[in-house]
Amino acid sequence: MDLVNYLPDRLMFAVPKKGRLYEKCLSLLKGADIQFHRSNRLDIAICLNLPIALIFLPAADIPTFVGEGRCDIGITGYDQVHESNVDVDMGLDLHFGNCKLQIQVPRNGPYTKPEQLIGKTIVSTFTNLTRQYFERLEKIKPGEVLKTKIKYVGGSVEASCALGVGDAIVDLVESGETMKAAGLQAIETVLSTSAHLIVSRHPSHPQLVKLIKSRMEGLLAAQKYVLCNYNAPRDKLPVLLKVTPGRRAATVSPLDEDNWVAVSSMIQRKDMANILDLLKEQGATDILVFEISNCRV
Ligand SMILES: Nc1ncnc2c1ncn2[C@@H]1O[C@H](COP(=O)(O)OP(=O)(O)OP(=O)(O)O)[C@@H](O)[C@H]1O
Ligand SMILES: O=P(O)(O)OC[C@H]1O[C@H](OP(=O)(O)OP(=O)(O)O)[C@H](O)[C@@H]1O
Repeated sequence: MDLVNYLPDRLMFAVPKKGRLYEKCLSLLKGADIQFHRSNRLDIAICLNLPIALIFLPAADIPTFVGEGRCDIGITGYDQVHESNVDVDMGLDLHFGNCKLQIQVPRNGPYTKPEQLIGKTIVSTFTNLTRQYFERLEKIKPGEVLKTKIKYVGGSVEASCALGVGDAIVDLVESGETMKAAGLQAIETVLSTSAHLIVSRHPSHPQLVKLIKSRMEGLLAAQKYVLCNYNAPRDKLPVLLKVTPGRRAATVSPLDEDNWVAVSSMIQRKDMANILDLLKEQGATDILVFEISNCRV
């Protein structure tokens, strides 16, 4: 199939081709019912049920493609967008790929504060964010030259100090295991990041962008909330509804028994155990919790 002939009139959706965000992106696309078949080694896939072309790109390049309007939307890290310094709409925080861009120095070494690194060599893949950080730290004025040296490496940044490439690094940290194993410790967080659905300032298919965003918002809400149902004597309702007010309001239906009602309400998953304890304490019975597999909010 000559793919290029299938691209006009399709929304171009940039997706990480590998790495930390890849699997989660695939499950988001599946949850949003964006169906596609990707041939082996091809970085373009035509969507089977919507006028979308998926373009698989390195996460670091996605902000440029969306910023220049070559792709209409994309999924990448907040860190990558800021590193690329592009003008895009930060459409939606997808709440995965959470990590921190940190300054890391050798444990038991001479440095404990970022100020001590002025004039030293810092190694990072994120050279723009690192430079901006040290420009602020050195209070650089226009025309002045940065004293701190910033060096680029494309990966395995954590090896740089031990190999004498730099005095400190600026790199992403999630669990902290990589830095611990490399004998490094954090002395500063430059940026906190998570994956975002980013949107071009001038998307070719605004209605389709809206649809994809709404589907992804639905998936995020389905992860964040569960549905809680219970029965209660009507006179307990005012207290119980304070515990489960619902997103807009709880649904209250009469039971086929005098002065009893059934209540249905979305509650946040993270608060579930406490809410169930409170409901029981306040007189609710037959308390049930259901998973929400998908929704629109
Ligand atoms: N340890 C991590 N935990 C969570 N998210 C991460 C982690 N490392 C990176 N990310 C997020 O994923 C994005 C892409 O990083 P990743 O290192 O996977 O990219 P890559 O260079 O394309 O892949 P690879 O490292 O496999 O070559 C980062 O910009 C960041 O937003
Ligand atoms: O805090 P942790 O959970 O240990 O994760 C941090 C590591 O993950 C990222 O690298 P990745 O494994 O993606 O490979 P890379 O070094 O090639 O970028 C990052 O650059 C760190 O090395």
